[in-house]
Amino acid sequence: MSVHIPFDNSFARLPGAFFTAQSPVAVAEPGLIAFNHPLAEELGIRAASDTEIAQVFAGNALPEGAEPIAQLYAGHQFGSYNPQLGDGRAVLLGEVIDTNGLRRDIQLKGSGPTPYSRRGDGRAWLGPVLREYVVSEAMHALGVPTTRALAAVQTGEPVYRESIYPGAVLTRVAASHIRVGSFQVFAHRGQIDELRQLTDYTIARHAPGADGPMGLLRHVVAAQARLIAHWMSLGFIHGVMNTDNCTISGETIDYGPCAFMDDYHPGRVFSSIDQTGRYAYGNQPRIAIWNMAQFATALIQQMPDPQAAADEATQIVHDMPHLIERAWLQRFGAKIGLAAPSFDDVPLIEDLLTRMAANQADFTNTFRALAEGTGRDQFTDPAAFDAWERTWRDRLATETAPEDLMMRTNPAVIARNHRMEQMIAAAVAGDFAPFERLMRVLATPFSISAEDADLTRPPMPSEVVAATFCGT
Ligand SMILES: Nc1ncnc2c1ncn2[C@@H]1O[C@H](COP(=O)(O)OP(=O)(O)OP(=O)(O)O)[C@@H](O)[C@H]1O
Ligand SMILES: [Mg+2]
Repeated sequence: MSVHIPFDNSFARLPGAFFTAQSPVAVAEPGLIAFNHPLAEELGIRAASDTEIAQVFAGNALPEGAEPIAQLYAGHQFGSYNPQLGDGRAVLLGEVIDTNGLRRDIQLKGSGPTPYSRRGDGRAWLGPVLREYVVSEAMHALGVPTTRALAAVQTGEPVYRESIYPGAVLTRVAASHIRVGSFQVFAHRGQIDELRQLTDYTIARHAPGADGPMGLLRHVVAAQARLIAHWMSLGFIHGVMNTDNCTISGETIDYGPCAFMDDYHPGRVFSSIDQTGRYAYGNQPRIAIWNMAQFATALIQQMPDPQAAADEATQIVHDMPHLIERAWLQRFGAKIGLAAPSFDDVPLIEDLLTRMAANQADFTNTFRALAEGTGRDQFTDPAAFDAWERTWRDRLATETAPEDLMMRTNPAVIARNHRMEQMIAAAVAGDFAPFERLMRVLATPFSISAEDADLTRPPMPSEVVAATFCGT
């Protein structure tokens, strides 16, 4: 085998209650679509030919040292508790210690059925695999904590969804795949020993030095608060913020029906399955807090004095809105050129957002235009911008280099949903050029060349994507 992965597995050392040993199921005809060479290097992976890479990351050949497992978890999906989910179409090959000394999971997604598949086929099709590949790497380039994409491979097999599609497997790299739902499953079953073991393992891996379960809670609440504010500042809508899609590491995970907003509206929803708007753009902070409340509820089951623990956990979760507001203010302050925004600046930011919503102003392009002095062009009623701009310019007078700050924090280009749909349609027809192009342009989102400027354009009426299907 000439794909060498320096595995150093730890999760597979835990008791069997946490997972089931499960090999990936071989596919008919592995064909490499993409391999992330810089990430492979960071992970210490040595690979020879594309054929061998395709074999390994399709699940047809197991690299030495891999101990493939499907991880168990539960979760609240759209608010309702589902007692058993788990990796129904994924296997964790193992972990490596990367060149920065960080432990990273290497997981295949779409690698065949597992004991947790329920009625699913264990597979993924090309569209969602490419969406996750492009958006997760784009988020990384934007500086957002996220799982990464190491490889995408075609399977040569059909996948049956609303229609018949080409199958594919994504290789995902994560700080870990431990989710809020990983804790919930043991808390709900009353398996307190396992809950304790998982808590200890997670503290050692993600929050060394944290003082017990409540220390872990505090750590994760802070990480999720920063993450949500970062999403908000980019107009990112995750789309399926179930507790099983909420990581303990604070990385964004599961790019199913996600999308970046075009014209700003706080109620924007893309996911075809989010019928009530539970996971709308503007609800994301509230949902993150709700998810942390579920995490707290699971954690306190193991505490010797549950009442005292409940009081402490409540306090920690009640602090989260303030943490999000502070992180939000820092991010949105920077977006309008304020290096050290104070809460007195919140009305200025909110006034801009209100005017943007009333004017169907494009989220990404409006903020970028502030730095370039062309903000009013983004408004259907430019006078609405002019009125705001006067107050803003007054406030900017004391800032030293607001344009630089805005150019560094307001991306020129994001993974627009209509471009993603066009890219997927082309790939299904065998043309991967749009995928390659998006990958190249989104790798440096804070600059754009003239020949790629079409990628900054909002969708024309005929290109608007009304709903993004989860595509599982
Ligand atoms: N095609 C499928 N076959 C079997 N199980 C599936 C399939 N699609 C989704 N599932 C399972 O349904 C549950 C919820 O799916 P969800 O879309 O949140 O996760 P996912 O996209 O498969 O994976 P992840 O959260 O790891 O990115 C998970 O337990 C998942 O493994
Ligand atoms: Mg999921």
